[in-house]
Amino acid sequence: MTPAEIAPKDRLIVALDLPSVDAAEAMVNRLGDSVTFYKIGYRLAYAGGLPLVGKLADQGKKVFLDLKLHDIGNTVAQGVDSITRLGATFLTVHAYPQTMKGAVEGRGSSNLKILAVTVLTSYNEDDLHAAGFRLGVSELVEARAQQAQVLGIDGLVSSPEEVGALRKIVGHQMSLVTPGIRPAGAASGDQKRIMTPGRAIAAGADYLVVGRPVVEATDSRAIAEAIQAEIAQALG
Ligand SMILES: O=C(O)c1cc(=O)[nH]c(=O)n1[C@@H]1O[C@H](COP(=O)(O)O)[C@@H](O)[C@H]1O
Repeated sequence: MTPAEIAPKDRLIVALDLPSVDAAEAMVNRLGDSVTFYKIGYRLAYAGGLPLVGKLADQGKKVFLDLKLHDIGNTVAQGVDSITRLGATFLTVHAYPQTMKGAVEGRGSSNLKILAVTVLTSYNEDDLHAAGFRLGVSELVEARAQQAQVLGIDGLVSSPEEVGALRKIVGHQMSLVTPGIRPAGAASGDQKRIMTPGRAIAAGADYLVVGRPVVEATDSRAIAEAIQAEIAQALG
């Protein structure tokens, strides 16, 4: 499927950043058939959530397993090989060359797609400098995208602010996945590089990852559907 063929509702990935499998399953039930794509990250994965990957896949949902792996290449390759059997669609690794190379090796010819996290959306220039980087946010995101492309990575995670530049670098061969999404008026929390759903799609993002604005809402389904409507409108 080319990015242009992805239906608007399938472009919303809801982050199940919830404390237990029971809470996550209750959220999935509440969202019902409105949401087709879920993300399982640290909080749920380390609270017994890994078997939920296969369970959701069996229900016809897609799962983005956000483990943000980063280790020596051999360990990453072996870990990713194990993960290929869980039933996830996407898996994140940090965008370091050895890590990305190991992930591509571990993925092999399986259906799992590897997403490289370029620069976290909670980072700005000051945070990068404090972490010892000399490059600014856009330079580092773009350098990592080029390396990811050469290494055979399937997609990139960045803020929507970088999507326009990334599309010029990687074309439509790689999926561009953007967290840091905030509907107008929503609290930004710890996110620093943010955009509304409509603007992120207009900038060229393929998928939007949204956590707190949906899972902490009184009516999660209504918020998810409003985001999907904004996505559809931006696609025209
Ligand atoms: O890899 C990610 O999904 C990710 C990368 C990034 O740069 N920023 C980022 O926020 N995320 C994840 O996206 C989700 C965003 O959640 P909210 O800020 O609650 O919408 C969280 O689960 C983060 O772990």
